[in-house]
Amino acid sequence: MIYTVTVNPALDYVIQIDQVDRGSVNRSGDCAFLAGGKGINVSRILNQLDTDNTAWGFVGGFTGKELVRQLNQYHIVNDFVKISDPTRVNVKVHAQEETEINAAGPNVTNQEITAFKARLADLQKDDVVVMSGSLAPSLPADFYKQLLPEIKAAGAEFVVDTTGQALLDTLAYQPLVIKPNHHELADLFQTTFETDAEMLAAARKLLERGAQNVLVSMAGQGGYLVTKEQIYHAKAAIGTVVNSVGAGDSMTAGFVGTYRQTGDPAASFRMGMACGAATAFTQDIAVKGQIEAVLPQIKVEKIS
Ligand SMILES: Nc1ncnc2c1ncn2[C@@H]1O[C@H](COP(=O)(O)OP(=O)(O)OP(=O)(O)O)[C@@H](O)[C@H]1O
Ligand SMILES: O=P(O)(O)OC[C@@]1(O)O[C@H](CO)[C@@H](O)[C@@H]1O
Repeated sequence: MIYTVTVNPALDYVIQIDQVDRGSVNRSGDCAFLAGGKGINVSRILNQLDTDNTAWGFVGGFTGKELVRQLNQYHIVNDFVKISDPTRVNVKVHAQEETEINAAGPNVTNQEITAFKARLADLQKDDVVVMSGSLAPSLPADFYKQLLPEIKAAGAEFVVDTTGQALLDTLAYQPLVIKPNHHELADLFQTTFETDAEMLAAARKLLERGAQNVLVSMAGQGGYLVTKEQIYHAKAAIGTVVNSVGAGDSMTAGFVGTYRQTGDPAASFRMGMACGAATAFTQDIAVKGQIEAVLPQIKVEKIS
């Protein structure tokens, strides 16, 4: 089983508008409340790939009810801890450019945290736990790291989609995959890359520090997968970018879902690239037909 963890999910309020005049009353076009949060996006893609998964996290209030309603509609199995504060609403303004305002999130009590940690007792060998997204403000900064010993003790694998020191702190526990984009990878080493070779050398250092696989995403410029045995490269799919929100989550989901089913890093990388692009080319998170339409474009080449 794959468990996705979204401790700070959101209803994404997506507003279409031609133009935003700051300081004035603006009138929008179409608007929609979409179940969001990085782990939930991972679950949505896993479902499209027919990969069993359960969404964990915290939900509360009228916004949390709507979020769970949508997940049930998508047939996403979910087992959230109910909290008394309402789930946040993140505002995504799609005008000439994309502007996002992500709310801080609800207060989560110690009792609610304890109820969440009890979920880990369900973990079994070979399960995968994918933890993604920001922490609600009342959670400790090392919340994800606190969960790792129990996950590993159960014989399960994990992925933490985070950046900076929080990401480095997970490496000793041997994450199944980490997925920094090329800017985040450079930031980890407080540098900028002049060449792809420098970037790949940095990715290899993360393998040495414990990561099992390093996916380096570069949006429209393609991506690399660095494993202990090989380096793979793929060009990005060609298409019109409609909404890049969730492209990274989709890539993680495509990789993890396929890896869990096949254990094949190159096939998993290819599916990750396809899922990321399919989401970038659509208004919402991609569905199966859109992923299948992009997949033939993705050619994975072994470069060493
Ligand atoms: N313009 C694009 N054209 C083709 N594919 C894209 C494009 N943007 C994103 N993708 C796909 O999505 C994957 C993830 O995108 P990106 O590198 O932007 O990750 P990210 O920074 O984690 O994304 P985000 O935070 O926006 O969700 C890319 O590796 C690629 O497969
Ligand atoms: O505030 P966080 O947790 O970092 O990111 C939350 C979020 O921007 O991530 C998803 C896209 O990746 C959206 O569905 C959601 O609103």
